[in-house]
Amino acid sequence: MVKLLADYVNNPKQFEDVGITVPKFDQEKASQAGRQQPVWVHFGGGNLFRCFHAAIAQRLLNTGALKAGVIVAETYDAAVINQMYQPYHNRFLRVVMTNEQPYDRELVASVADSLALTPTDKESWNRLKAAFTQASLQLVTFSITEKGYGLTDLAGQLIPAAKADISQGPGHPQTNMGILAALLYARYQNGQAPLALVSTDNFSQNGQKLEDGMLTIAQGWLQQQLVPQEFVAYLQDRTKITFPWSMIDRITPNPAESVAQYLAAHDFEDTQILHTAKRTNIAPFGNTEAAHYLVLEDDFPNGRPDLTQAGVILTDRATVNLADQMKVTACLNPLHTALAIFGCLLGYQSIAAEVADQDLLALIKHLGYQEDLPAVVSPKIIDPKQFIDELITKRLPNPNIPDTPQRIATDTSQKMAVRYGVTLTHYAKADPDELAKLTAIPLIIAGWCRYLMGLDDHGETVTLSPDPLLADLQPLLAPIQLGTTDVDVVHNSLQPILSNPAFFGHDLYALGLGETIEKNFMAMISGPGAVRETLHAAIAL
Ligand SMILES: NC(=O)c1ccc[n+]([C@@H]2O[C@H](COP(=O)([O-])OP(=O)(O)OC[C@H]3O[C@@H](n4cnc5c(N)ncnc54)[C@H](O)[C@@H]3O)[C@@H](O)[C@H]2O)c1
Ligand SMILES: O=P(O)(O)OC[C@@H](O)[C@@H](O)[C@H](O)[C@H](O)CO
Repeated sequence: MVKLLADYVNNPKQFEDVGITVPKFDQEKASQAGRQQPVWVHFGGGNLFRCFHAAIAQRLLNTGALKAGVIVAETYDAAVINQMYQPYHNRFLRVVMTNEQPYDRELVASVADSLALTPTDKESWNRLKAAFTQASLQLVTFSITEKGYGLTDLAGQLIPAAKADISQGPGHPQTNMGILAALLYARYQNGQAPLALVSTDNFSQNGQKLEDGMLTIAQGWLQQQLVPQEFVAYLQDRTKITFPWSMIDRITPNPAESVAQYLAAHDFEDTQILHTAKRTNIAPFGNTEAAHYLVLEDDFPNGRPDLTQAGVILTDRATVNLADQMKVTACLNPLHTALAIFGCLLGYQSIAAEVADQDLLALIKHLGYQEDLPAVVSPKIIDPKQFIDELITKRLPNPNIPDTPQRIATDTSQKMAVRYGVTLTHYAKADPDELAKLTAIPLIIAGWCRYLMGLDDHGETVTLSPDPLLADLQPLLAPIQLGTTDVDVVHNSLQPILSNPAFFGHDLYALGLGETIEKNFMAMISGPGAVRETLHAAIAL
C-alpha cells in the first residue's frame, strides 16, 4: 500500500508500481517558490480546483513553464484546509474516470500553500495579503460557487455582511468580494502591480460579476472616504486589473465511495472521505471525467504562464462568452439541472442510471436539441451540436463517473436564471411566439417547485441538497400537499417564486409561462407517481 505522503522524489517507484504517475518536480522547491514569489492564487479549494486547476498547474510545473506552486485560499469552509490540505502537505490523488479501467491516477503536488481565512486566524490573512503585495503574482482564480459572489438579497438589497464590509473599510472584510477588494488594496499600497482576476464558476459573464461585486465594495469605501479615488481608478485601469471571462467544463463529482474502494483495491492507502459540517465533500483523492474544456479570455496584464501547454484555450472575450453561453445556458448545465431535479424526485442516486431512463433521456434531448440549441450562437471553437452529442452519448452515460443528482441539485435557486433564464430571454427577444411552444423548460421549473416540497414521487420525505434559499422557499410551498386541488392555493404559493426575476431573470407570468408552470405543477402533485406520469405524458417522444 502506498500513502499520499510517501517520498515520491527519492522513491517514485513505490507509486509507479501501483500505477500512479508522480510529479516531475520537487514539491518542496515548488512550494518554496510559491510562497516567496507567488504566481497563482486560487480561492475555493474544492474538488473542481483539485481535479482541474491544480492539474493544469502540475502540467506546467512538470514542463518548467511554471516554477511556483499555487496558493489556495478558503474563505468558507476552514475544515477543507485544516483536515484535507494541511494534514496531507497539500497533496492529493487525482483519479480520471475513463470509460475503461484502470483509471488514470496522478499524485498532484502543485499546491504550495493552503490558507483558511477565518476571523481569528491573523497568520493566514497576513500570508495571503503578503502574496497579494508581490509583483510576481500574475493570476487569481476562483471556484467558490455561484453564491460566493452574492452581495444582495432576493429584493436586490445589500445583505448585512456587505453593508458591514462597506462601512468598516478594508480592515475587516467578511464577504468574498470584500476580502478580494481588501487584498487588492494591499496590492495597490505596495507598488500597484497588475493582476488578472479570473472567475471559473459556472455562470454567464462570470468575470463581469466578479468585477461588479468587488467594485461595489471598493466604491462603497470611496464614498465613505475610506480609500482614495486613485485606488478605485487602479481597479478600473485595464492595464492594471482585469477580470477575464471564462468557460470551464469538467464533470467533477464529489469523491465517491466506489472510487475509494477502487483505490484501496489498487494499493492506495488514503481513501477516507470527509463530509464537513458545511457539507463540503472532500477526500485525499478527487474523481473527475476525462473530457474537459477551459476557455479563457486572454487578458493578463501581468503576464501569465503558458497555459496552452496544459490544453487551455485562450481567446477573445466574445468567443469566451459564446462558449460559456453554449455550455452553461444551453448545452450542458440546463440538462444537468433537469436531471438533478427529476433524479431527486424519482429516487435516483446516479446520473448514468438516469440517462438510461427513457423518460429522462427524452427530457434532456428535447431540452437540449429542441429548446436550447436554437438559442445558441456557435462559438466556432467548439461545435454546439457535437458538444451536446458528446455529452448525451458519451459523458453522461459513463457509468464510471460517480455523479449524483443530489450534488447537482445543490444551490439550484442560484442557477435557474443562468440555466433557463438566458434561453427565455433569447426567445422573448427573437420570437416571443415561441415561448408558448416550450414544453421542457416550464416542466423543469414546475419540477423544481415540486422538488422544494421536500417529498419524492412516492410522497416520502427527502433531504434536499444545500441551498442558501431553502429556508425562504420551502415555507412558500408549505400550504400544498400531494392531492391539493385548489388552484388558488397553488397560485398563491408559486406566484412569489415564478414572478421574481431574481430566480429566472424574468417574471414568468409576463412571459406567459406562469400558468403553464402552475398547470404542470398541479399535475405533479395529484398524488404519488404523478411526477413520473406528468413527465412521461409531457415529453415522451
Ligand atoms: N464540479 C464540477 O463539475 C464543476 C465543473 C465546472 C464548474 N464548476 C464550478 O465550480 C464550483 C465549485 O465546484 P466544486 O466541484 O469544486 O465544489 P465543491 O463542493 O467540491 O467545493 C466548493 C468550494 O467552494 C467553496 N465555497 C462554497 N461556498 C462558498 C462561499 N459562499 N464562499 C466562498 N467559497 C465557497 C467551498 O468551501 C469549496 O472550496 C461550482 O459551484 C461551479 O460553479 C464545477
Ligand atoms: O457546479 P454547479 O453547482 O454550478 O453545477 C453542478 C453541475 O451541473 C456542474 O458542476 C457540472 O458538473 C459542470 O458544470 C460540468 O462542467
